Amino acid sequence: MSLVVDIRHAFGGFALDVSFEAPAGITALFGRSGSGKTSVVNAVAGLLRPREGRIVVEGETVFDAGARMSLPPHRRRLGYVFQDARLFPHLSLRQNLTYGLRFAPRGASGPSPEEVAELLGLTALLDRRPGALSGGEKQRVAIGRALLSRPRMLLMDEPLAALDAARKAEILPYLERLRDRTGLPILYVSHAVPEVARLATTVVVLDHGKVVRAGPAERVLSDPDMVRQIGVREAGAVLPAVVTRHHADGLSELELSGGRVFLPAFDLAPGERTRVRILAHDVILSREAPVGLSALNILPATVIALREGSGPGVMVQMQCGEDRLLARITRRSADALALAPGVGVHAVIKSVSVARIDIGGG
Ligand SMILES: Nc1ncnc2c1ncn2[C@@H]1O[C@H](COP(=O)(O)OP(=O)(O)OP(=O)(O)O)[C@@H](O)[C@H]1O
Repeated sequence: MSLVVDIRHAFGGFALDVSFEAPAGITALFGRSGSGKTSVVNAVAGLLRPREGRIVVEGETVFDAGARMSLPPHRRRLGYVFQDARLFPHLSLRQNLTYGLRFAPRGASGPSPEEVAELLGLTALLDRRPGALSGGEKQRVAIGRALLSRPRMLLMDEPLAALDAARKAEILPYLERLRDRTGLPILYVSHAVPEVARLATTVVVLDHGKVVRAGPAERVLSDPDMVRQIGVREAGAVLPAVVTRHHADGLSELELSGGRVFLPAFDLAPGERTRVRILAHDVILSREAPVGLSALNILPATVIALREGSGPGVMVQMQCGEDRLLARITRRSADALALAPGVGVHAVIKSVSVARIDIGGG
């Protein structure tokens, strides 16, 4: 395990009681404002000393309340990226980046400043000062600086929260590259579902200081029991996919374990693996194989479970190949279709409803 957290703490009326294990990849700490995400990251960083528990990073115990042991932050070998980039305005990007090297332990190996600049698309900007950069570019420098301190793990607390939608979309592919190329474990705080769906390998959901669900991202995000945390409008399934073809009419074809789908053209090469998020409110269901319908994507599926909310909607979880799909339909439709666990359905997804941000890479 890259990280083991098992801590308890209290501030006034707020009790934090969090246990989880993070394997390699990006572990997203997801939850509403005030659920305790930053407190957990601060405990891992050594900025908050919990009343009880243990924290182990890459096999080394950095905190053990029972043994009265707590490594100071600079000895934990963690890179921290905040919401705001916190760059030195009077230094060039190259100098800002290499500043990170001062914190690298003697003899620690890792990528060179040039390799880090290449990874994060900063090579052409190295002689500039931060003042002339976009928010996304500044954040990439902050990530590069953290990487050059040769950490064992990166901690990122809402690193995209201060960016507008276009800058967010621009930086996501760099975070995917970081995840896929460096293998460095990352603890990533976010309350934004599209970001978590794109990046997370593992999702830990916090609510009122407690872990309510933890596991592989595809499983947690596609769980109808998570709708309360995720929100009905953001609820959806995340499915692994392989790019198969790009068609001349502006559509790209993806192979899912349960069939193929056509989506508006995107920029990944055939053969590339990615993931796609299909929102529950973009899926409609039919008992019969639909004919004469404009939708291009019709996937056979089997109902696993139905979850009713307080309104007129029902969340239907389905098995589709080896993956799970979610559909949000009305209770009236669910009754009319006599949906129940085990019933076979056809899930219909409009191609144009899947946004570019909901497809990995690019
Ligand atoms: N030093 C502190 N003293 C007192 N209360 C604190 C302290 N730090 C955090 N809290 C409280 O603990 C709770 C969890 O805060 P935390 O910042 O960890 O949540 P969060 O999920 O990161 O929220 P956000 O997304 O708004 O940053 C909140 O109720 C907060 O007010």
